[in-house]
Amino acid sequence: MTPAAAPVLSASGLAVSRAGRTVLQGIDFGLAPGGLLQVLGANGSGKTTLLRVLCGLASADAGTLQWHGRPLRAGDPGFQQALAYLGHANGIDIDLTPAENLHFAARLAGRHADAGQRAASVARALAAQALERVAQVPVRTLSQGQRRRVALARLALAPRILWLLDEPVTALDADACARFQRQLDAHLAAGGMAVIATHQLLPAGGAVLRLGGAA
Ligand SMILES: Nc1ncnc2c1ncn2[C@@H]1O[C@H](COP(=O)(O)OP(=O)(O)OP(=O)(O)O)[C@@H](O)[C@H]1O
Repeated sequence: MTPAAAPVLSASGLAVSRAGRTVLQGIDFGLAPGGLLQVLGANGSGKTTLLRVLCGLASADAGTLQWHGRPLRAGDPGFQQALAYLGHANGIDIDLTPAENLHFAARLAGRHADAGQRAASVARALAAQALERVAQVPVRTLSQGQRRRVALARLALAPRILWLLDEPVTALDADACARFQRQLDAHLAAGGMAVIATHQLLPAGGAVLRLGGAA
């Protein structure tokens, strides 16, 4: 039997309170390369809170988080550079077009040797989300699902090993969900990891963390 890979990201006994109320407690998980954790729960059960703690936007009251076997400190630059966080907000500029947003993301990522390579990557990312037809119109004129697809396309331009995605398929139609599934499969197959908050289990598999709180 092949031994299980050691977790790269792990949580032990995490507890989080908000406004004096315990939102999360006893949260334990481990995520190894290629691993997916689906965080499943009703409205208000703490899914977003957990993702915000994982990416350092909020702190836990108890428990530990480890990254590569070492305690994770808020703002750890190595960790910040390893993660991509997609929250409820898409994090894109609605006054720019999808193509402009993606060019900007590609420039920030600084992974392309020249403008030609950058343009090719942007074109591939747009095509992977079937956004070619709306690539040159301002994002403010796009639907919620189209905007979400621009945000998902951005994941392809600044590759990060750990995706923290808050309800990524909300507003996506069936075709877009299938494209996201392929994108996620490729990320995991390449050794990436993902923590995904969701109301309904995605077909992607992986481990499931069920949160109890009331709706
Ligand atoms: N900044 C805050 N101050 C006070 N309470 C908060 C704060 N942020 C979250 N909460 C509370 O924490 C609980 C969990 O909220 P959270 O947004 O994590 O839930 P969720 O599972 O992501 O919900 P949804 O499915 O509706 O997105 C809720 O009761 C919410 O009111």
